Amino acid sequence: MVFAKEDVNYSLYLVTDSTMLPPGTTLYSQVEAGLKNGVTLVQIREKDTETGSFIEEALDVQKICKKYNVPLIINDRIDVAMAIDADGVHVGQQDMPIPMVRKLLGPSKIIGWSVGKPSEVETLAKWGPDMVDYIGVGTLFPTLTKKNPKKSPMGPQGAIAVLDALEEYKASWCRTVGIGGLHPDNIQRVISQCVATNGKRSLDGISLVSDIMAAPDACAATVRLREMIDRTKYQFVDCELNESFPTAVSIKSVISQVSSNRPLVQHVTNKVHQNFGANVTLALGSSPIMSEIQSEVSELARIPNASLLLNTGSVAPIEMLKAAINAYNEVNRPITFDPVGYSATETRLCLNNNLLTYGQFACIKGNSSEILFLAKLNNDKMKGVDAGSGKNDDALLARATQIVAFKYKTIAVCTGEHDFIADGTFGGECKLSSGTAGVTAEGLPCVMIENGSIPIMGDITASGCSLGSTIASFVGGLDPTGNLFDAVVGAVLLYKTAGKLASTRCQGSGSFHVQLIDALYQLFHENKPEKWSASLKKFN
Ligand SMILES: Nc1ncnc2c1ncn2[C@@H]1O[C@H](COP(=O)(O)OP(=O)(O)O)[C@@H](O)[C@H]1O
Ligand SMILES: Cc1ncsc1CCOP(=O)(O)O
Ligand SMILES: [Mg+2]
Repeated sequence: MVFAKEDVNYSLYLVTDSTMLPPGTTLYSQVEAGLKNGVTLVQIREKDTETGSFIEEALDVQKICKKYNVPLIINDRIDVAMAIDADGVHVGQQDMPIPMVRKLLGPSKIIGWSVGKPSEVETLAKWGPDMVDYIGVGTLFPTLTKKNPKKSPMGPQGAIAVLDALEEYKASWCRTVGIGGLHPDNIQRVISQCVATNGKRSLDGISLVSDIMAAPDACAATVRLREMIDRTKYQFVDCELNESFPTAVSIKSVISQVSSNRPLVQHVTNKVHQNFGANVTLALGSSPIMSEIQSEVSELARIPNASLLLNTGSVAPIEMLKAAINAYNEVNRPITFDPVGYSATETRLCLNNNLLTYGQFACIKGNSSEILFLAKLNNDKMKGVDAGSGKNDDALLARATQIVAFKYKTIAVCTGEHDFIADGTFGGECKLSSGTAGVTAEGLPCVMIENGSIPIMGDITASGCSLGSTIASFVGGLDPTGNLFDAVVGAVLLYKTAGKLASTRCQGSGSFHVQLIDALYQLFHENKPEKWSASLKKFN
């Protein structure tokens, strides 16, 4: 049977592994359970099996695949693929060179190649459309399936770089499957985040091993995976993700929701910010808990209207930070991420990039240096945690905010004399292959908030961190019908207005802290956004 290459469905790609079969199951029962319930492509990968046994297994798996009209790909073993007339092979960078594989298999067979970096895409593009039909993009996340992996996991940002290379080198024929550590808790985030920068393509499929091969009930496991992959909405928070332009009325509604829901705001934050952040949270009718206790984070995340502020100013143990991300992502409760001093040291850069790869954030906020660096628009190391003194123009800052929002499919906030907020959530819409239908970062809703210069706001510590507390309170206090963009914009607008008010009342930076809390308290409880002094305008 020859499959027309354009008809191959890469969406749910099962790679076999007989070393993880649960009791009472066989390689064949697991493969058939997968095929019955939505697996669209099978790769038999048996690294430790003798050739004779491998051929027998491959012939039996082939019979099952033919029953379901699904192509069978052989991992690595070109000889076995030829011996049984399989539908194709998948080879790694260290295996037989692709041109030789193509020469042996002929033009009609499917050839897959493991690709981990853009330079390998450049190579396949040079070979042209007759060589590689699809690439396995990975290893995305740490995995036990691949023994002694040669490269560290690339994460969604690494996959985006590969997708960008396919666009850059015009390898439009080449399909892509994500591979490595993919599981129900990250599949939708991967489909949502792994989009080429030009918005024109996303991954064509998800490749899985253990979630089916090691499943006691492989049928149910496959049904669940199929449903997740076919879902075109990644609802990562319990609120509305639709793009809308905030108004005084919608912000007033946000504050009413926060006031009545009194969100629990868990702060994992730096020592400098702790006390001030707790008092800002209380001033906003919310309930702070400053906790880095790993064993309680799941319990806290399940409290109604729980919200997490993850501030890496002075760092909690990475295990605790990841446990917190998992806990809140698992129950669709919002996480506000503040990568303080993002590029100040290698340690911070590595830690923050690790966390950005590990979870989904409702909001990522930072000062101009942090956001410019995240957007790769400024590679200067930060000196400490404060924004650089250089004056950046609004257009550059707005673009950086949009790029961060797009890269992480989040609401991005860039603070400074002018604050910028961009909505990269696409309302949660995400699809295999089609990317964002060509919408790019520049096309994202973006607003600018200003209230004139308030230099004293930059003269106190934890002023940005406490904007994080404000955002976390607002997004945490939303009803399920509330709107995430309205909440973040409302928080930033309130905070800017309060800063201005406090600056007119204080005697210096010491009393400014106190006046800022007073102003936040008064403005929040008054809830008259139409009277606030800070202005809001669309930036695109
Ligand atoms: N010169 C300024 N004029 C007006 N607002 C400012 C100014 N500097 C900072 N802010 C405000 O102070 C808060 C902290 O911003 P920033 O200093 O950029 O963050 P960080 O404290 O994280 O470095 C934000 O709400 C921002 O809008
Ligand atoms: C001084 C300092 N050191 C580590 S975190 C921190 C506070 C940073 O607060 P902000 O980001 O609001 O300026
Ligand atoms: Mg900061």
